[in-house]
Amino acid sequence: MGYFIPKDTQVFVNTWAIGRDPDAWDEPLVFKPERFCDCDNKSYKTDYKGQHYEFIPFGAGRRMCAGVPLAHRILHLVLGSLLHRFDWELDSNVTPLTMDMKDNLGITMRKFEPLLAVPKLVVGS
Ligand code: HEM
Repeated sequence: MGYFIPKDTQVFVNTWAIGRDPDAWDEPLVFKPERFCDCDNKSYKTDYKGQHYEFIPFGAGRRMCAGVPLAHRILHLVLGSLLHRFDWELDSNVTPLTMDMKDNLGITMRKFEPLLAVPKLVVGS
């Protein structure tokens, strides 16, 4: 592709930008989970297994994440358990509209102001 990369250079792939690239995604900032689905055929149009380079949360190629099968199973279980067992509330002086959504630049992108979410046990669950 014509780039010269000196020996020992550390190269980081900007997956944040790739995931928001309007050339790859229709309305990239809109929450549209169905964009991944080939719903009529009950399969994925775009998946995360390293074959579709516009969506590479686990990387791609020989050094992609070795924990994909575990992460794929555990993530749904943990998230499902947390949502099933608890009602989640924001700190009393924060609302979804006033929440600080600034992010911190880094290799992983975190919220600048940490999110304080308060779990309330769902009685009888
Ligand atoms: C949602 C959860 C996870 C995400 C998004 C994630 C993402 C990633 C990414 C982006 C890489 C770098 C891939 C590359 O360089 O192309 C990586 C590497 C790696 N991940 Fe994960 N990971 C997750 C969970 C896990 C889990 C649960 C394990 C193990 C139990 C794991 C083990 C590894 C290992 C060993 C590597 C290094 C692979 C290598 O360099 O050959 N990951 N992961």
